[in-house]
Amino acid sequence: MKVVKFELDKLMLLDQTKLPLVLEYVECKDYLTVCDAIRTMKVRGAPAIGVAAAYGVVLASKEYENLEINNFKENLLKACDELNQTRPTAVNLFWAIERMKKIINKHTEVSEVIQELEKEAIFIETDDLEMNRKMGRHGSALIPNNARILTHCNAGSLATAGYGTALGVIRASSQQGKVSMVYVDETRPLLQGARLTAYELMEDNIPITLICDNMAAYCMQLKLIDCIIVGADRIAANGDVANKIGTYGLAVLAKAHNIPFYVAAPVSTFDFSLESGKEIPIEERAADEIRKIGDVYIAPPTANVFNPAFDLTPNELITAIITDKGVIKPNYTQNIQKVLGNGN
Ligand SMILES: CSC[C@H]1O[C@H](OP(=O)(O)O)[C@H](O)[C@@H]1O
Repeated sequence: MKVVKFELDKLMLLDQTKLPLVLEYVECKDYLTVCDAIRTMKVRGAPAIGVAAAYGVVLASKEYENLEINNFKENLLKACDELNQTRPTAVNLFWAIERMKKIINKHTEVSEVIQELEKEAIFIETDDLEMNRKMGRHGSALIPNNARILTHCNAGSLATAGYGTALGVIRASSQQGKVSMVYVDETRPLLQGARLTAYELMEDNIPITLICDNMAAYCMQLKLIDCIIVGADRIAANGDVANKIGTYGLAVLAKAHNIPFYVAAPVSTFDFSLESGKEIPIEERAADEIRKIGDVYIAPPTANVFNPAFDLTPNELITAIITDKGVIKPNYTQNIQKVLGNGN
């Protein structure tokens, strides 16, 4: 299923808050609707957010196409800034917007800017899918035969332009007949694992076992897990990884149980400006996301809440980082540079 469908004057976004029971698209005719879709997680997942934001800029360019060039650019750059403010952690958002801003600043004709923005957004989408397939090939080499793999949150087709990052490695490994079971963390509080990953993998006839997040440790103790693979929202130059809340705990458990812990991410997820993960902003989300499941309160409506959407896994807990350019192993500061350069 496609997360993003760009159709000339509108962007259709698969509303992921309604999955897995309802398959419905949100029609975005302007960039503010795209901003809302990102903030409310109708579209989510680091690469998918970047793709949606890029098309949001294209929609904005068409909204302003009758303005003279200076006004056109001023309004367009304001739309870029508003898209940048939707969510703070996934660097793919800022990476995509930066590429669009370069185009806005480079060209001097309104029609030329619009044409080049549309080409760039399409490139960002198609390139992400291609990177995911390459990542799948590189990562599957690490996966043993009859592998029982644990994954967290959703780093699949629903988080990207297709095929997925962590789930791309699982898909490629499954196509090679190497996956005997995927243990899927439900991933509280928004249940991306239960609602999205379980749905995606079952659609592909990949065997899954859904577990609560608090069961992962016991599964490892029972020796049910051969390796763990997750996605990422931002990776610093030293290999520290920001990913869905709960990832750090899995990495600590993996170390304690001597289980390989892999992170899969395209080059657009790396933030080469950050020496370490300490500076990665961790998004905090609304309290009711924890107090409620759907529309039902499962906690006192006025209970205090701490709701960080991500956590930080230090590089020393990561066995390897799987990218579209190849597999990166420690020393990460040195080897990220060697494999990816500075990301250009
Ligand atoms: C392909 S990386 C997806 C990444 O994004 C998810 O976060 P969210 O659902 O809040 O956008 C999660 O951290 C995944 O690993």
